Formats: sequence, structure tokens, C-alpha cells
Amino acid sequence: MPRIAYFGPSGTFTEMALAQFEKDGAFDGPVERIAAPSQPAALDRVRDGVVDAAVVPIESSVEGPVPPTMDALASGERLQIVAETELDVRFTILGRPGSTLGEVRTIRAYPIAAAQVRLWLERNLPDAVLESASSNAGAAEDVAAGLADAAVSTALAGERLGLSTLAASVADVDGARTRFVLVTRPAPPPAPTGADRTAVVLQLSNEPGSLVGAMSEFSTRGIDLTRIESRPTRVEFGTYRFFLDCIGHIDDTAVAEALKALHRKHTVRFLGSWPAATPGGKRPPSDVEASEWLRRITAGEPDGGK
Ligand SMILES: O=C(O)C(=O)C[C@]1(C(=O)O)C=C[C@@H](O)C=C1
Repeated sequence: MPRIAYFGPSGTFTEMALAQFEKDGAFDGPVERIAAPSQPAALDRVRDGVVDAAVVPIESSVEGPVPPTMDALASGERLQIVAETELDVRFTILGRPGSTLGEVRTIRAYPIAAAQVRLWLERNLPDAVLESASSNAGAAEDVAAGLADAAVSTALAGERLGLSTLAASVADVDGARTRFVLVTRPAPPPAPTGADRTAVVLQLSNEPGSLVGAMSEFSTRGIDLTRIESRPTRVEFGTYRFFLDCIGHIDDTAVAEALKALHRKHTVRFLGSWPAATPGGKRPPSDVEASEWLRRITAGEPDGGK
């Protein structure tokens, strides 16, 4: 049975994302779910071979990148993203049974969750002290242990721990979604579907124009970049890594050519090509017609007039 780590403890959105991958048939059969205390810990278990894969959150439509995931993918042994799924994110405010919202003096939240309910907290719990928790389900465990009065959490965590719902469907931004990825040790990427995403991390040489030059490897080939993030290298002040996502698969000639061109000049970490959960954006141009033209002219045949 495959062993799959996830950012836990049990009851996180990340566990729901793993359940979604299971439902979508990402694994051959049942899996053993293994909770990890953080995203880097989940990914290290993949590196150590303790688990076959890990599920981690990577991007929120409200808060953007999930930094611990990005940093853990950029350093250490290379891992590869093989699938993604997206979930609607609405939080449940949990308290101990019998408690009310009016009694809440301290509330715990995972920072990325807190940022998604800031306005709600200002309006509904203006005097409560906000404290940091290790995850959404970790916040609920803290309430169950008596460390805080309330948690910004999930309904699933509330059910598991027998807590009361003080407020349901809490979100500052309607339609908020988070994207989660399934990560394995390096392996041949899943076959192209025509609606794929490719991700790399670039370590650019510190020269004028190197970022523009890297971007132009994509733009001149008609490749649609869907995300650009920078994170400090943490080695030298003022040096950054760039995370780039584009539409297309490494089997698409345009994408492969762009990555080869980047590799010639910079350090490129390939994070994978995998099917996009919500197809969109412009596919890279096909290479079929141009290759056929090249074949004709090198075979001494008429060039087709184009
Ligand atoms: O999986 C969880 O429940 C988490 O605590 C993580 C996480 C995240 O890091 O984005 C997941 C979804 C929400 O966007 C808020 C928090």
C-alpha cells in the first residue's frame, strides 16, 4: 500500500486534498496516510524514502505562495511534482463544547489561514489575541488541549476532536482556493495531456539583464508564464531564486528548448510537468509544421513556399 505523507495533523485542508487525490485515482488503491508536522518534514520523508509521496499546499488564491513549501522544494535533494488539486477554502471557527464566540479571548491560527480571515476577525473578535498555530488542525488541537479559546480551522478537525463550531464558512474573499501538489522522488513526468503545467526554480547569475534574459527564453518561444515568485536564497543578502510556472509540458518542444537554453546559462531545478487542475492559458506553439519544413529543406524537397 503506498505510504503518503501530508501536512498534518489529521483534519487539515491538506489531508482533504490527499483524499481528493485518492478519489481522483492518483493511486492504484488505498493508501496509508501519514501526518507530518510541517511541509519540509513531509518532503524530507519523501527524500528519506520513508514514504512514497507527499501532499503539500503550494499556492493560495488569496495569499499567493506558501513559503515553507517553496523553500523546501528549492533546497535539499530535488523532488518532483506529479499532480495537483485545488480546494475551496472556507474556515470553521472552533471552540470547546459549550463555549460561545463572545467568550473568546485567544484564538489560534496558521499564519496563512489568519491572513485569509483578517477582516472577519477584526469585525467579530476585535479584542481576541491572535496566536500562531502549526497548521489549521494544529490550531484545533491547541483548543482541545486548553491552550487557546478558539481556532481558525476546518470542520473536519472539529469533528475529529469533538469541538463546537462557533462560526462556519468564514472567509474574507469569496471563492478563495488553495492549490496542493503531490510530490515524489524524481521520475519520468506523467504523459502530456494538452493542459499541463511545468515548474522550475532558477538560480540566476547576478548580472544586469539576467532576469529579463531568462524571461525572454519563454516569451520568444510563445510560452505562457503563469507564475513568477522570488524567494531569498538565504545564502547571501540580496540574492534570490525565481520560481517559474508555465503552461505546457517538458515533452513540448518549445518548453524543452526554453529549459535547455536556461540550463546553458543558469542553475535550473526542474520541479516537474503535470496535468493542470484548472486548464487555462495559452498552450505552447506546436513544433510539427516547422520540423516538417526543416525535414523538407534538408531532404532537398520543395520548401512548401512558406
Ligand atoms: O492544510 C492546511 O489545513 C493548512 O493549514 C495549510 C494551508 C496553507 O498552507 O495554505 C492550507 C489551506 C489554507 O489556504 C490555509 C492553510
